Amino acid sequence: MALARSPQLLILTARFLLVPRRDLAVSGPSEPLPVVRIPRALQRRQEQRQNGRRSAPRPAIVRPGRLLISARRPELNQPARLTLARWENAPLASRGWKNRRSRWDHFSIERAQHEAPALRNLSSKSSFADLGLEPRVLRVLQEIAPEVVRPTTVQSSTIPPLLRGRHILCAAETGSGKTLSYLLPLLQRLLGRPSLYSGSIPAPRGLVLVPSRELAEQVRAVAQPLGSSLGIQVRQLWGGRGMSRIRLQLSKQPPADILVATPGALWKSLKRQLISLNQLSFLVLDEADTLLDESFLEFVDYILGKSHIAEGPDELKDPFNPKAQLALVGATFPEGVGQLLSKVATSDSLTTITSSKLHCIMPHVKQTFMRLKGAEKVAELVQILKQHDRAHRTGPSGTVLVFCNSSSTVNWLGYILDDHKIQHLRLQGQMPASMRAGIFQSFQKGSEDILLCTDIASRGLDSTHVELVVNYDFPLTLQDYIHRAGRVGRVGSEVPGTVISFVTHPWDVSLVQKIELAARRKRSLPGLGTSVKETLPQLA
Ligand SMILES: Nc1ncnc2c1ncn2[C@@H]1O[C@H](COP(=O)(O)OP(=O)(O)OP(=O)(O)O)[C@@H](O)[C@H]1O
Repeated sequence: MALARSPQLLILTARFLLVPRRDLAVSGPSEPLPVVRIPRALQRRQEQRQNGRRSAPRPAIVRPGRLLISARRPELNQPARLTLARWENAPLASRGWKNRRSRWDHFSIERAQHEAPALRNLSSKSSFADLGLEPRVLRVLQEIAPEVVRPTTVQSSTIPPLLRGRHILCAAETGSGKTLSYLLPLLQRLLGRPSLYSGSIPAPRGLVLVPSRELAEQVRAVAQPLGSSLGIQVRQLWGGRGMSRIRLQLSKQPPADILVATPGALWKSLKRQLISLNQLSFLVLDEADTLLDESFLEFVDYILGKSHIAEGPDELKDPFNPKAQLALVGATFPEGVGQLLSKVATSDSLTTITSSKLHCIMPHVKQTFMRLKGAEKVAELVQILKQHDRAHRTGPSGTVLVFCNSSSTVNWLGYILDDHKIQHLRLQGQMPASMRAGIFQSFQKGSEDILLCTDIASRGLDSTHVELVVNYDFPLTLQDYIHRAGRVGRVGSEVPGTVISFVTHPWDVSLVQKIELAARRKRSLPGLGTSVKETLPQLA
């Protein structure tokens, strides 16, 4: 065997072995040996095998100290103090996960800090009063939301320019307090200008557009108590139950000063002239990237066309000719949003604000990735939920969100959980509107511990007691991953958050590898660029 170490010797060995015995016996020394050609690929494989044998097995690197990545194979761990440079090729824990043999492999991105990055500002000296809010708005905020004492980073950066009448594009991580950052300036703006309107159809002065009914309900629930203490009426408008329901919502008295609406319902109302946007002085697009994507773009385009957007802060001053100030907020923004915006606002009237943690892996949430076969997911989920249930019985614990990619999976999985006597709620887009109404609110109030849902629950919905997000189906895009994971670890969260993702398909693996690489490099996720001009103060 020692003879076969190099390709030349290999050829000789092969020549010797492949020559028939009979020929060897009769052939004299003058006769040439028969030539056996060994394919180059076989030679190369042999070389590789020998090189592999020669190199010593890699020692397991078990370094002391906190870890950023902890993998099943400890040699792939990455200590928290180490950051991979942009050009460095990382030994990924998810490498080879497209191969079926990698099943049951797993790794975690560990929690690097306990508090949400947006909370760091809370320890600073700045207060809501410093941001330019009026004493009556501050008083109401204190009465209605006593837990909101100091502004978060995004609130500190967004409120002052909004109060100065600038259009805003605000991109900041999930759960960082974006809702109050536009609601407080909106309330203050309406306080400063009483309605001069005397028309027959409702004409709200403030409009908040959101992509789902659940989010409309949530934003209304935050705005209404603040508004009613200031004499401002907040109403919601969403569809799904026919025109008669829309008419009923619009006919409520007194009419809305601020309307929180979904695009489809508002579009229908505008087409039928049940509502007018002539008096609009503040327009918010919450979860703006969803509102500007193809499914809503036609409605939103129409609504923007009907709203008279001001060219700049000067145009906002005339009470007899109301023009609207524009605020777009979201936790993810696609490339090209700036071009879209240029249709409605000039670039010098727009302030773009983005957080330094935008599109980054949340450093305060543990994120585990498990490579499983499709058929193994149910058993794993049931085990996780039972474990959670046991923990819940023995002590205080939070709630669980389980995300699936389709409504049918939510229903199917629901029946399986029923069989295992695991109590839960279900929320998916194909439910009749009457069934869907109120489900997320009852989950928020804690009537059930587990919510099985599709991505309709991933955008903007706030629950401070969600402790665990399970991606039963891996999300189809990195944006969806960010939004789903953003249901835990929110400002004001009562429990530390964890995300567990089941990884099954090769396309899931491609996304996981991007997430792992971004985590190891401590950089933002790739392909989610934004037209950033001004960044929030860099956090230490
Ligand atoms: N200044 C503050 N101090 C303490 N808690 C706050 C403050 N501002 C907001 N919160 C709380 O933080 C939580 C998240 O806020 P909010 O829903 O506005 O986040 P968001 O940035 O809009 O999230 P998403 O991107 O998911 O829509 C809410 O429960 C809210 O009450």
